[in-house]
Amino acid sequence: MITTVRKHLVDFCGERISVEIDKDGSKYTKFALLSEPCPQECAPPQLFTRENLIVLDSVHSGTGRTSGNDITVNVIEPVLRRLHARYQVVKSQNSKSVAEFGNQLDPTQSYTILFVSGDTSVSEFFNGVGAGVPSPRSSLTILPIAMGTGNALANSLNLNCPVEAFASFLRGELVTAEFPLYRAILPDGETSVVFFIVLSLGFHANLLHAAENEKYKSMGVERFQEASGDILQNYKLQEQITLDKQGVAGSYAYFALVNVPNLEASYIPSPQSDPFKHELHLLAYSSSLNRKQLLERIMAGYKNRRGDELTADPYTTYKRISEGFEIKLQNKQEGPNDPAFELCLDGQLYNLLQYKSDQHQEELTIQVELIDSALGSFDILVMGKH
Ligand SMILES: Nc1ncnc2c1ncn2[C@@H]1O[C@H](COP(=O)(O)OP(=O)(O)OP(=O)(O)O)[C@@H](O)[C@H]1O
Repeated sequence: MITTVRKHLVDFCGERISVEIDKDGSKYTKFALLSEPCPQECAPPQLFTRENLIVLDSVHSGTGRTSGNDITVNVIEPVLRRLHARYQVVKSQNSKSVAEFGNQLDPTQSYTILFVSGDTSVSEFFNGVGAGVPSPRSSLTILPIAMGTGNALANSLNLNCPVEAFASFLRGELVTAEFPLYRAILPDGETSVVFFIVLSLGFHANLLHAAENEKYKSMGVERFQEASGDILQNYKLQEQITLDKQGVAGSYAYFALVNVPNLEASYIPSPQSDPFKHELHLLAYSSSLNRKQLLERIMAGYKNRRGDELTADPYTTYKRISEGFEIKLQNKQEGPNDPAFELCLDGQLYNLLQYKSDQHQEELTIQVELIDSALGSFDILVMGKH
């Protein structure tokens, strides 16, 4: 069923500009600009300026763009033009475009980038930003405009609605803060991945891998519900994990290190997480739980509110971590693509069996580092609402 809402965007030169939004379930189907005379006297027109303002549209995010739901073409560009802003639009051409764009930035410049995308694109971008000497004057400021599937980052920054995020940006209502970043070094000792949402093994990683299957691709966020039934019925969910420094050791069905409270708009598995703080929360559920008990705990994330404490429970580990550490994985391999070795880093998917330093290695180690809010030559900043 399609629902329609109208959101006010900005007043300008005697005009009140709004957007009519149509949504079908979790999918946006239309963004249309509306203009009417301003009810009160409007503020005088101001030149909207930001250094190197770029709209980066990852056009395959969410369920992809149509002429109706192309927010860049239908809303962002016409409004920036009317505000006489200087900006550039970059539309992704292929699956490497976003990372390549990150790699081509001029290290002597600062940028503000509106990410019309989901989380994976932001992750690809950060991992694409080249090495370089930190420059005191170069910053990258990121604003997520939630057009992906889960949109964990945008939801955690209280930017659930793409039109409201753009409106708040135009009206100068957002806070800009240093962006906490983390690095995972895989067992081969060479592959290093920057992340800022979640590192997961077990159920969550398996779910993200399964949801990539072609049969689920055309669905929005609903595809995760479909795929989770398959995993709960058919997967072993016994991750043998030790974190020496944290005194954590056991067999876990679900194991996630999270920086953000929301993994989706209404799903808050880690309510104590704060995307502006440089700390991770370990959330893990024991393999001793039966599937019904496990599902109850996973689904409890839909009832949590930001700031809640999780109910103490011998089968749940919930711990704040604010220093680097090692994850040791001691699973016995069963088959060539054993899902017990599946890892998810902000929606990017790996099977650790392909990242061993030698084929006989039995214990696989992932090193996790908290890195400063800097990548290559840039200070990394994020815009959001507290
Ligand atoms: N033209 C294109 N052709 C092929 N792949 C593309 C193209 N444009 C973007 N992509 C890829 O599509 C993916 C979009 O991921 P993104 O995270 O933005 O959305 P999502 O997966 O729907 O959302 P979320 O990660 O929030 O669940 C990225 O991997 C990106 O590189």
